[in-house]
Amino acid sequence: MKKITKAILPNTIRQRPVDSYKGTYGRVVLIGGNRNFGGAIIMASEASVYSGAGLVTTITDSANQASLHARLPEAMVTDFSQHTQITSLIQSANVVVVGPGLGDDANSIEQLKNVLATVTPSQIVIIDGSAISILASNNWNLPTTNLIFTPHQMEWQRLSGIKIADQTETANQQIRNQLNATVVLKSHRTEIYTETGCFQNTLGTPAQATGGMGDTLAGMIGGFTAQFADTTNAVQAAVYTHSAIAEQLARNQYVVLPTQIIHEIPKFMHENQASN
Ligand SMILES: NC(=O)C1=CN([C@@H]2O[C@H](COP(=O)(O)OP(=O)(O)OC[C@H]3O[C@@H](n4cnc5c(N)ncnc54)[C@H](O)[C@@H]3O)[C@@H](O)[C@H]2O)[C@@H](O)CC1
Ligand SMILES: Nc1ncnc2c1ncn2[C@@H]1O[C@H](COP(=O)(O)OP(=O)(O)O)[C@@H](O)[C@H]1O
Ligand SMILES: [Mg+2]
Repeated sequence: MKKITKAILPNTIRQRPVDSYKGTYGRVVLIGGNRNFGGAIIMASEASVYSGAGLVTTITDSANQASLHARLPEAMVTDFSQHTQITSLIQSANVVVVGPGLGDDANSIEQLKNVLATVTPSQIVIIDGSAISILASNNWNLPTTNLIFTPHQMEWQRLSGIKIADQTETANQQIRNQLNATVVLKSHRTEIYTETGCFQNTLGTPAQATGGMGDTLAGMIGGFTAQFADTTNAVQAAVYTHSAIAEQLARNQYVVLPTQIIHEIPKFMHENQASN
């Protein structure tokens, strides 16, 4: 298993060309947040915007619309009832993030089904949280697209059938091969399984063990993969950045909040971009 080091940052985070514009940095569409889990999709959306995604649209329960707008005016919002608009938003995205706070009710299942039926091979689809658990209990065909799963160990147990105690590199890689996807297996030392091998995060702190931490990572992976052409590097850089900021904050804090990490992302990326 290869270790992810600081070198991933300048290898991935490029200086912005002077003649670039928002369209250069990708369209991210995020889908999630039922009436109870609005915070999850708000944190994921904020993480995408603060990671530098060019345009961010959030599809969520109407109950979350006002709070999302109030916290994050940079994001556009559509509610779950706008079926035609949702399909065209998914079609126009470079990256779709589905699952943070999505829940598992009938609407959640319909929203996920629509994503899977709509996406095309040129898109990147990040499947997180509830969307992983829904997939694990339904025997659906996966679409031909660039799939990135971001399970914690229990979500991976549900999806892969491998018990947490038996989640070895060989067993995980075997199921990854069947899924034909990138798998970001989150734990205190997150592992990233790709077509070319397995990479382990070298950072992370128990100060990160708080609700919304993974929702934030899903949004960051959305923002990074929307901007940086090498998807495997972009995923590794997002995972590393998430934990590196957390470690910095944890020097002076007992717990690190997801929203505190989010607000540090632009400065951290500035300090760690390639110096070309
Ligand atoms: N503010 C919010 O709106 C929040 C919404 N959330 C959403 O809530 C939904 C359910 O996700 P949850 O993960 O809470 O619930 P799950 O039921 O999917 O997973 C939690 C269960 O997994 C077990 N587990 C074992 N190993 C674990 C590991 N390494 N990390 C985490 N759990 C592990 C836990 O003990 C617990 O029983 C998701 O859609 C998620 O995005 C959560 O992110 C919490 C915050
Ligand atoms: N003890 C720990 N050390 C390092 N990272 C941790 C630790 N506990 C949790 N994390 C990180 O926090 C995130 C938790 O993700 P997840 O369980 O999906 O949270 P949520 O769904 O509540 O947002 C992952 O990125 C994981 O690596
Ligand atoms: Mg989660």
